[in-house]
Amino acid sequence: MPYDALVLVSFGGPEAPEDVIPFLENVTRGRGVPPERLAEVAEHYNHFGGVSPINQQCRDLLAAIRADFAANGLSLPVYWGNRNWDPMLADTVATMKADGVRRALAFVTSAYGGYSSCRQYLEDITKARATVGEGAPVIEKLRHFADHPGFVEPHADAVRTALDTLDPARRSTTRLVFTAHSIPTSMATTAGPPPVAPPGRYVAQLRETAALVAAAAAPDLPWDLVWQSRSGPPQVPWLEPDVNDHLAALADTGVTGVVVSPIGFVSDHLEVIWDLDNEAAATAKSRNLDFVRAATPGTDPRFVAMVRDLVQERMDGADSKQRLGTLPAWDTCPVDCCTPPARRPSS
Ligand SMILES: CC1=C(CCC(=O)O)c2cc3nc(cc4[nH]c(cc5[nH]c(cc1n2)c(C)c5CCC(=O)O)c(CCC(=O)O)c4C)C(CCC(=O)O)=C3C
Ligand SMILES: [Fe+2]
Repeated sequence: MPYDALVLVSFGGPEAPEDVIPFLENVTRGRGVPPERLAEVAEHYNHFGGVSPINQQCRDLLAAIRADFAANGLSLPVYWGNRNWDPMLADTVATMKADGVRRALAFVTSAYGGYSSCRQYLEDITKARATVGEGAPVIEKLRHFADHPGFVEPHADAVRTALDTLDPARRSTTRLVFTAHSIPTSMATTAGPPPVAPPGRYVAQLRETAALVAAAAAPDLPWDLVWQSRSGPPQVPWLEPDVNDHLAALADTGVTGVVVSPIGFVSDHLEVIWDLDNEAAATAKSRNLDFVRAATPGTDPRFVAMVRDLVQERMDGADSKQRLGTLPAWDTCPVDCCTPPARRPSS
């Protein structure tokens, strides 16, 4: 067997009030995020007692993956390490080395291409291996899963479930609103292997996934893809429209209700429960729009089985991949994929 472990790689989040500021410093080091924005985001975390739900969601996913592997005869140890908070990836890689792991696969909790969502995780892996040094296991990232049925179907079911809570008499004025994390437009247009075909891989994959989820969940309804959780200084252009502006604009055109589906994410972490369930819901309320937020995959058994499928696919060297979309796909990103933003330090 060429691979001897799987490592779940995620963003990480604080789990105590005193973690919040050091966590935010880890996230934003060298990224040019203004202090006002940081103070605002610290407030979002403090609203939940300084505890982000993301780490527990990773623990739950880890447990579900282990159970799924065991139930399907795949005997592969599963580790977990984060970019920004404990358990830090470098510590995990050190443990993997101590356990004798030689060649691992990485499942990253982000479905899409782009610098923040893909290449930065590759950099995290490279840095963690360098920290561990001699004897660190080789770690290969699994492919983008944006159009895998194990990702699309749970999202589609969640949209259907959410729609069912709205008044059927108002269906013809109901709209699907898909959201993903906004990124700087410069990061969007350099997402993918050069020469990057517009609009870049991040936006292209999100559009395709949105179309797949909409077609499966409610082909009769119009949909839009919009952006949430903008960060960075105001003079730097980021992807627009923001979900809040979009909801206000929809209300002005006679839309009466929205299902908001965060297809950019795999779990209901802070940017979902604050930026959508709190902020976007308040915007909708102020405009008299019915609002319901669709769930993310979390530990949906189909999503968990997808992880196994991605592992198996790579182990078998299979040509046939479970994919619902048609965008180009590959196992390993070219080294010049998704150019890092210029303002970032190279270390
Ligand atoms: C594309 C993308 C994803 C999706 C892919 C993926 O999942 O990786 C994502 C996920 C997440 N982002 C998260 C949290 C934060 N992101 C920030 C800042 C930023 N995100 C960016 C992009 C993305 N972010 C960018 C371009 C920045 C600007 C700074 C920089 O260039 O890096 C900041 C700084 C403060 C601020 O918001 O300004 C925080 C706290 C959490 C954890 C939530 C929790 O704790 O539950 C998660 C899952
Ligand atoms: Fe983020």
